[in-house]
This record gives sequence, C-alpha cells and structure tokens, in this order.
Amino acid sequence: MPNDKDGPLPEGWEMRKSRSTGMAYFLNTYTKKSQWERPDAPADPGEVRCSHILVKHAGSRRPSSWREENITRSKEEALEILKGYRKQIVAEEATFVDIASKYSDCSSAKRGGDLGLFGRGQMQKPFEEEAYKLKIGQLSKPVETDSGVHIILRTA
Ligand SMILES: O=C(O)CN(Cc1ccccc1)C(=O)c1nc(-c2ccccc2)[nH]c1C(=O)O
Repeated sequence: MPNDKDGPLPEGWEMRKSRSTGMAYFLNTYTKKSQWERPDAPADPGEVRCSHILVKHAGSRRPSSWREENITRSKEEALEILKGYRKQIVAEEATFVDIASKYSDCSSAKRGGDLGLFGRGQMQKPFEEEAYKLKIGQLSKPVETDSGVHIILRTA
C-alpha cells in the first residue's frame, strides 16, 4: 500500500533525522539520494526499479547517442569498456551514478542511469530477465541487447 505511513520502508531506504531541523527525511542507501517524502513502496510488487550503464557499438540497433554521433567501436571493445566500469564501481573507485552520467550511451545518463519502475514486458527480454534476477542493490554482469551492452543496478 503506497505511502502507508506506518508500514515498513521499501528495502534500501532509511529514515534519518535532519541535524539542523530535526525533521525526518529518507535516504536511499544505494543511490545515496535523500528526500523529505516517505518513499512509496513499488506501485506493484511485480515491478522493479533499475539504473543502467549502456555502452553501444557498431552493431547496436541505433549506433548513436548523446555522447557520440556515430559509434564505431566493436562489440568486444564495448564489453571491455563496460567491464572496466564495473571493476571501478565494485572497487569503489567511482560511483555508479558518476560513471552512468558521464559515459552511458543511453538518454537515462542524464538521470544517473535511472530508468524508474518497470514491469515485465516493458524492456528487451535479456535486459528484463537479468533485472528480475537481481536483488535490490545488486549489480548485474554485462548483458547484451539490440541496443548494446549494459550493466544493471537494481535500486527498488
Ligand atoms: O534500440 C533502438 O533502436 C534505439 N534505442 C531505443 C531507445 C531510444 C531512445 C530512448 C529509449 C530507447 C536505443 O538505442 C536505446 N535503448 C536504450 C535502452 C535499452 C534497454 C534498457 C533501457 C534503455 N536506450 C537507448 C538510447 O538510445 O538512449
């Protein structure tokens, strides 16, 4: 029940007290984002919320992005680049949001890679399958779709 004021917070969320005002606020321990409003439980338990980093290649269905007008790298190169990003994130040398914002070939880069909530049947099948396997807070292995290669972070 969304916004049930007494119900448990969705996993990954903590209630904090603002040091200055003493007001309660809510912190998402995965994305490090904080907000005053109590987070809704996912609208439908069948939905997940994910962020992703997309590296396109010459074989991508649309080999173009906000970063690069004409993407010519090979799929193998794209995979190596993506594995490098994953290593940096796992070693905490960079945050997921930082890498997604700077390097993802998806328009969601502007939102730190956030895709929002989605249910089954909305994303390309390989992407959906991997996303639904993830626990909240877990980072996927590289996933190939017609759009390119991705790593996925499940956030809710
Ligand atoms: O595949 C295509 O023909 C073109 N697309 C699809 C697309 C294009 C613009 C916005 C959203 C999706 C992409 O290449 C694409 N796919 C994605 C995508 C794929 C899987 C999960 C989430 C996003 N993002 C993009 C993008 O440019 O921004």
